[in-house]
Amino acid sequence: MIRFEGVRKTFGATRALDGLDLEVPEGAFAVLLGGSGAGKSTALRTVNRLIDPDAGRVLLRGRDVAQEEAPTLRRRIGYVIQGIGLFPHWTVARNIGAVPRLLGWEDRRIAARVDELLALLRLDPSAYRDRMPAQLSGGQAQRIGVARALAAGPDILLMDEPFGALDAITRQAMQQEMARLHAATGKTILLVTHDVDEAFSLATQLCVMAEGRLLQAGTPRELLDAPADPRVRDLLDGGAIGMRRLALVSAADLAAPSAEAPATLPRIPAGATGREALEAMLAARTEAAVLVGSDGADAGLVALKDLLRA
Ligand SMILES: Nc1ncnc2c1ncn2[C@@H]1O[C@H](COP(=O)(O)OP(=O)(O)OP(=O)(O)O)[C@@H](O)[C@H]1O
Repeated sequence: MIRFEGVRKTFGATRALDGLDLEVPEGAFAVLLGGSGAGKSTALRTVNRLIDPDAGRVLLRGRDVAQEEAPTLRRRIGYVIQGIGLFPHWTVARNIGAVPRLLGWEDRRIAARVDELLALLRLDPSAYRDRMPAQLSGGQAQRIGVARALAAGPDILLMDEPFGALDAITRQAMQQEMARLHAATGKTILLVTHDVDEAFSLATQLCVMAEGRLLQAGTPRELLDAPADPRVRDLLDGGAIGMRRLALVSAADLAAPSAEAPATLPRIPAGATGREALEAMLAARTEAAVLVGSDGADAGLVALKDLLRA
């Protein structure tokens, strides 16, 4: 649904994009990952025409974005950036309703949409709709930024280092929120980050860039198992390739039935990843952990040796 075809962009002597070819399927959570200066932000901005390429084209659902007026195009594309840029003198409701207002929606419809989005982002509408941006925490402000980007029901969501300014805990909470939101809305999302862990926790399609080009795109697991370029391997590894792989497998897939699991073993939710199982074993200094279903019953036993063959 988003297709980059030989996209080039030069700023002075800097070649930011050097023939980018990439296809992001409808409904994907695509993450552009790469070092500083790889061209990630530039690529993102060619989609909503904040930047026009020197050569090549960007297609949205088969249509060249250059054929559409930039303001019209941008109303169909949500855009979330680091530090969000909420209007400081506008209430939360007015910030979220900015694009619907531009589109001429009726006040009642805008108000209903604002409340719907606040609830979707798990913020109580009655407590938050009339607040000013200065009265929000960083994580709440970022949620409002996401709500604003979704307000007019865009076809796609572009996110440029959206959680870069948040502390580690809020950042992780926002990542979980985005994964949930993606599953709930089915929107196509294109997110830029240079944080490998963030990329792994969010991407259905991981796209690794360097020097203005795509090095490889695929599921996180595909890139870990078969990196197409030493730079992909170096970027993903960081000495933790085994741990990353474990974070992508379900502990339940490695588990055996637990007839009589000793009470001394740590107990973890049946939906835990292999990495979470390993962390529980390390914390408890045991060589196995018991999976527990939502009904509280034992759902299997996962052993350290099983994790090692994952
Ligand atoms: N408006 C601009 N004017 C001049 N140079 C630019 C401009 N925008 C980007 N560049 C240059 O183009 C290259 C790619 O920049 P881009 O921001 O796309 O990289 P990035 O992968 O997003 O990096 P980062 O992770 O550091 O944000 C960099 O060398 C950058 O300095």
